[in-house]
Amino acid sequence: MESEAIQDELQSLELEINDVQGQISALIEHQDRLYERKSELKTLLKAVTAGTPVASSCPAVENWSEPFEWDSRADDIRFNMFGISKYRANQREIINAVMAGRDVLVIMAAGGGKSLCYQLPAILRGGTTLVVSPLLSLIQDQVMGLAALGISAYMLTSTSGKENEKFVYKALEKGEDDLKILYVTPEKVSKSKRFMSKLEKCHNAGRLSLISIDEAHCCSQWGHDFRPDYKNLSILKTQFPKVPMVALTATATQKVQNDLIEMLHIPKCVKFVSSVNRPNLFYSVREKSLVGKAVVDEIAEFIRESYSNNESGIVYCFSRKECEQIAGELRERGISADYYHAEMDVNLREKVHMRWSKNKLQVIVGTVAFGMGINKPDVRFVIHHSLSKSMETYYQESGRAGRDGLPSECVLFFRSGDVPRQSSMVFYEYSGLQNLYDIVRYCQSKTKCRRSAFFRHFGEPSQDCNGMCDNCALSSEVKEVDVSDLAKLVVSMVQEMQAKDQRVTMLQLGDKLRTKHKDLSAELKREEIEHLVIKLIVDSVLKEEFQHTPYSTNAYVTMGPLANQLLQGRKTIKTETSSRQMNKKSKRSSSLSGLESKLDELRKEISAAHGSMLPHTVLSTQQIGLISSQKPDSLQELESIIGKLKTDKYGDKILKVMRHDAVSEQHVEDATKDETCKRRSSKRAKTQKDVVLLESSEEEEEA
Ligand SMILES: Nc1ncnc2c1ncn2[C@@H]1O[C@H](COP(=O)(O)OP(=O)(O)OP(=O)(O)O)[C@@H](O)[C@H]1O
Ligand SMILES: [Mg+2]
Repeated sequence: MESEAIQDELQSLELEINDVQGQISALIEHQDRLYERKSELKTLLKAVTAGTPVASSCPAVENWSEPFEWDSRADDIRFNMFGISKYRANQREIINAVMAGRDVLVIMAAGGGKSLCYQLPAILRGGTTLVVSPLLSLIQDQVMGLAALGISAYMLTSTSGKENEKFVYKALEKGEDDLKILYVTPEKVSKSKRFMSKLEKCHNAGRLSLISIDEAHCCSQWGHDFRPDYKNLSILKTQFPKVPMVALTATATQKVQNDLIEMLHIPKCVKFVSSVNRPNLFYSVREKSLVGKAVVDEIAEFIRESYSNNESGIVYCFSRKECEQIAGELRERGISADYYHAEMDVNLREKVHMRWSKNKLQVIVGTVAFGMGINKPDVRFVIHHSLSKSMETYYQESGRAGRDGLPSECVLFFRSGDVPRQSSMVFYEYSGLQNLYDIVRYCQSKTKCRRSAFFRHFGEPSQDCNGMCDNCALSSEVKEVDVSDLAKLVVSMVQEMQAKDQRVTMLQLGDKLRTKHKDLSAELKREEIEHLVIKLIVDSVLKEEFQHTPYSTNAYVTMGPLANQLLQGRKTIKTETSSRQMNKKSKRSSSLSGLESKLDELRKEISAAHGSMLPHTVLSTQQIGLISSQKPDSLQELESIIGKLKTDKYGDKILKVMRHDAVSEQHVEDATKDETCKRRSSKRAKTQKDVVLLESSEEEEEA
């Protein structure tokens, strides 16, 4: 008996030691990330306090904005060949640095105009420019676009055919034919010896004039889209040290930037970092209801209501199956939509992409495979049916909207239940879970400016959002609720189950909690418990653990490093509730009443006059509803509905519309009253003639 008890105790100690070991390594990893973040923020703080503009490009020593001898030729090519009237921020300086033979690193927002930064120098410098780009669709897009401008651009890819390959190899070797720009995938560089030997010949003849690495974030394993073949691109600088290299990307944190510079061997490169800000994009997060097809109904209504003139849009879904399902359900609701994912036959995919590019299809419902380099400039909305796996991925996918600079919208439908299926996909990636939890925080916040989350993530000083996100634009009373007691219940339940060596998923946890605490289940909906569990995970009170099964990976909830702090009352948990959700629930039917349609007209006028504002950032549909129902008749009262910012800006115009409407309502009322009286008196006259009135209802008497 004695030895058995000792055995048991030894065993449970063993278990506990392993568990503590796990927690220690998790905390050490967590600490590493905190140190990293700390050094990023210190750099950022230095930049902010020194007042150096974010777009501070190169060391003060070189001034790339001064005149250069190639200016007039560059302007001529930009205007007459590319049809571009003026440079965007940093473009000219980047081109000058490339022309001066420097290695250059370009961090520029999605749609910012990075392609021009290597395409224009390719023309100016003569010889051949090699462009490495990760995606066939992206390469095709660019080669077709350049060929249409009469620029001799070719590609060497798996689909480019024998003839084309022969021409390109001969041009590389002999240099007789005009080969201005050659696009290849990174595989070509890392796998084809034949290609590299031809490139060598071109270089030795002094005709390799520039190397460009587009979507360069793929080099870094800390980037959100790492491609192993990009790792071998370092041979380019080794083999052709004198040929200037320009690496470009839209999404690169400080860490990824340093990684790129090292990987590509361009330590002395000039760095141009433009702001990641996309001022014309309106970001919003909506609650994703689980009731039946409510989400698709809401998406369809959103598209019909705001984009009824066939404006192009993208809906991103988590899986291939969901893509096909959502595309079908949107079509059932009258939206011209089709799906796009990696399992489709390449030609079918191309066809869908082409139809959408030519506006024959309004909405593409795609997975992340509908990815980089989607260059359609007039995408008016990007909707995420589920959250992306990281802030960077979301920035890039939502960044496909509004590349022409016009107002566009990025809507993310979020529900906590979507988190485990993402986490079980990314947990093994380096900082995969932390990246995911960052975007979960972005979705859960009902107060923080959405734009500021991007600035923080990319280590950039914050800029004004101009009301171009839901948390800034829609004033709503957000209350903080202390849910520590409920959180303790949840955590103790996890603790009990863990002690019995039972595993529990988030869903099972919610069900067990409601069964065990009947009183709770009355007021607590499933989503709210899920929301709390995810918040506890994101706050490291609970932790996700994963177990592979032959068919899938299950995400289980276990005690996190800060669980005891909560249980011992040293930590509180607060969640935000906002009136905005209630407004949405009390959403009126789509037909607007008289006053509402006048306010709708007013917001459209203001947005058109303002240029870069969307109608519903002037006044949201909810705010129009509130104004129409509450009928404020002073700026004071109006301010309590739409906040100070908007009252100052539009208050007078709104009250004017209301007064005008009240007057015309009065006229209409009088006229209707007259009309009713006339109708009733003629009706009564008629009735008296024919029959004795058997009884007169109160109402009749009244009239
Ligand atoms: N100076 C400019 N003025 C007006 N339009 C421009 C200018 N430079 C580029 N463009 C246009 O902006 C659009 C986006 O350019 P480009 O594809 O180079 O963006 P990008 O920075 O590569 O975006 P992404 O990060 O998504 O790849 C293109 O249609 C391009 O023709
Ligand atoms: Mg690009």
